[in-house]
Amino acid sequence: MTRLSPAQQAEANFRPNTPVPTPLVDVAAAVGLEPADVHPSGMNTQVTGVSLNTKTVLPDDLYLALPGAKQHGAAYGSQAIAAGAAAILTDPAGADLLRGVEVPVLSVQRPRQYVGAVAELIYRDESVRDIKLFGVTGTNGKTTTSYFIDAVLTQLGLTSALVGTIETRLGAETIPSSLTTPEATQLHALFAKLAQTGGQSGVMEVSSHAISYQRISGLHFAVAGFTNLTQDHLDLHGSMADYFDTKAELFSSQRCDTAVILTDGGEQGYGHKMAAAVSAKLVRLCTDGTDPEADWSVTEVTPDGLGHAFTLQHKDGTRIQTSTGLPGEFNIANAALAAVMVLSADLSALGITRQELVEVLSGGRPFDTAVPGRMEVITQEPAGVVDFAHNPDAMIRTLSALKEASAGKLILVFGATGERDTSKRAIMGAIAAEYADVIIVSDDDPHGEEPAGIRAQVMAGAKDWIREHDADRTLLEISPRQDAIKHAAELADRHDTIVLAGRGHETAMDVAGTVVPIDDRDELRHAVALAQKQARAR
Ligand SMILES: CC(=O)N[C@H]1[C@@H](OP(=O)(O)OP(=O)(O)OC[C@H]2O[C@@H](n3ccc(=O)[nH]c3=O)[C@H](O)[C@@H]2O)O[C@H](CO)[C@@H](O)[C@@H]1O[C@H](C)C(=O)N[C@@H](C)C(=O)N[C@H](CCC(=O)O)C(=O)O
Ligand SMILES: Nc1ncnc2c1ncn2[C@@H]1O[C@H](COP(=O)(O)OP(=O)(O)OP(=O)(O)O)[C@@H](O)[C@H]1O
Repeated sequence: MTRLSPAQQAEANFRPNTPVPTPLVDVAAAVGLEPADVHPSGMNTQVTGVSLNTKTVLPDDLYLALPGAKQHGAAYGSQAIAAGAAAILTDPAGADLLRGVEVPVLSVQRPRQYVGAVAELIYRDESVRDIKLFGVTGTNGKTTTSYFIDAVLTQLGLTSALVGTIETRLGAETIPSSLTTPEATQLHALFAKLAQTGGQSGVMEVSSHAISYQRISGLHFAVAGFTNLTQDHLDLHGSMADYFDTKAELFSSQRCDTAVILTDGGEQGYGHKMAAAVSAKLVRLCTDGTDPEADWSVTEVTPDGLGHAFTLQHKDGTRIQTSTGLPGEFNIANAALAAVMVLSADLSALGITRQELVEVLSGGRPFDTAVPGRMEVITQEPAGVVDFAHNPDAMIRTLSALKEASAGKLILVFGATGERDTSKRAIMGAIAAEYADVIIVSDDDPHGEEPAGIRAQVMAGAKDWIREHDADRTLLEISPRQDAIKHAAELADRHDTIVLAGRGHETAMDVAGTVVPIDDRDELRHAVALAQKQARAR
């Protein structure tokens, strides 16, 4: 047997243990074709898996050769066949490119619309329907809220899967993620495997890309939750209206049974608009006292360690006291959303009583769960924090929380990513200048763009703000990021707070197609230790 590449091995780990062969004629029927549309050579062909990327094709797979923004998947047909693909599904343009290949080729218009249905057919498992699936969407807070839900489900003793930006986890098996929401092919495989291994629940982040690219096609959520909507991903969506409409698709009754919407921000906020767009059963949650129609509200917020204790109050009078150990007021919202999402699911079929759930929420401290790279405290004196904030709203919330908590200066290292929403760069520069005392503009995943040009746009935003407000700030531009972090550590005294924003848990940066290893958490730890050693030596 040929050895699998690491990408193939990762794919194999999250496929059902016992694949069931599916006749190609059944696949043809699922995409609206007749048996006569299948070439005679394919009449006896069977497939046991499906992939839409040649790098993750496994032997006997169906390869979905989709037209893309950059290229046509059919151009990679020979790689798919070399990896063992038994058949290919594509569109007419792809079929032209694949003329003469040695495996049967099916052709339909717009094949992406069938990805979910085909994956569901190939990985079919009756018990998948019994899995309670939770989906979280919103600009910020998806990962944190998902980890919080996972912590509650795990404390309830459920076997659960977690899918998101950081990792895909199924029981003891974990692989790092390359996407926030994987492809529909991978999701259907994962949940079939979960069902086969006795899993009862799953929680996943649902990005707006995933909704646009139909990665959640064929999935149905018991409960879907909305955190917030602020500027991001305008490169994909073009406008906030399109971004909003895309997210709203998750809350239709076809997609979920219950939608829990965080309605913070008042009547003009996106939470209220989202609540109005819901066609599933609606549960409104408000943490800032601005929604008189809220089903659940957050009250009695008090500081508790680095985080907060608070009460969840239902309009029927039910009160549940809980807390989160993670800093930042936004983590109250994340914890409250996680709690209300689980409270809104009917877990009785899984043998879980309401009483057991309330006990976990009020006594189990599930929201103390550390989330990698989210307000992660790396050093003390100076306080060193790594946070994933990489858009304007997240930066405001993170920096304001840390400014309030810092006994000294707030020293920030950050950059903006290349080939993504360029309009947020100057805005992020201005926010940095507003909240931090020392602003070090550096690099963050430039991808194919010239890093100096990206930094210049961020610097311009920061300079404008400082000039307009005649503010006393130290503004520096330092690249590479490692040097910026070292300099931040050298500038800090023990009362100061250093925050590295934007990269969170990530361990490598894409610089013009080259993967450059860098982990902010390691860099900060070493930089602070080195600066302390140098200070002692002086
Ligand atoms: C912008 C975007 O989301 N693009 C997605 C889209 O790409 P595309 O249509 O442009 O595809 P393409 O690159 O032209 O390639 C065409 C086809 O050839 C296939 N191919 C290509 C090369 C190869 O060697 N083998 C191969 O099979 C590709 O899998 C694809 O099906 O469809 C591809 C699969 O069909 C996705 O892999 C790809 O995601 C790329 C990798 C990506 O980086 N997406 C990011 C932006 C994303 O989805 N991010 C969100 C989170 C965002 C956030 O909240 O921060 C996420 O959920 O991760
Ligand atoms: N509820 C929230 N509101 C605003 N900002 C938040 C919220 N929760 C977290 N943040 C900020 O956003 C950053 C990313 O948080 P998290 O990873 O939980 O969100 P996400 O939606 O998964 O982000 P992404 O889609 O970019 O991975 C955090 O590091 C923090 O700075």
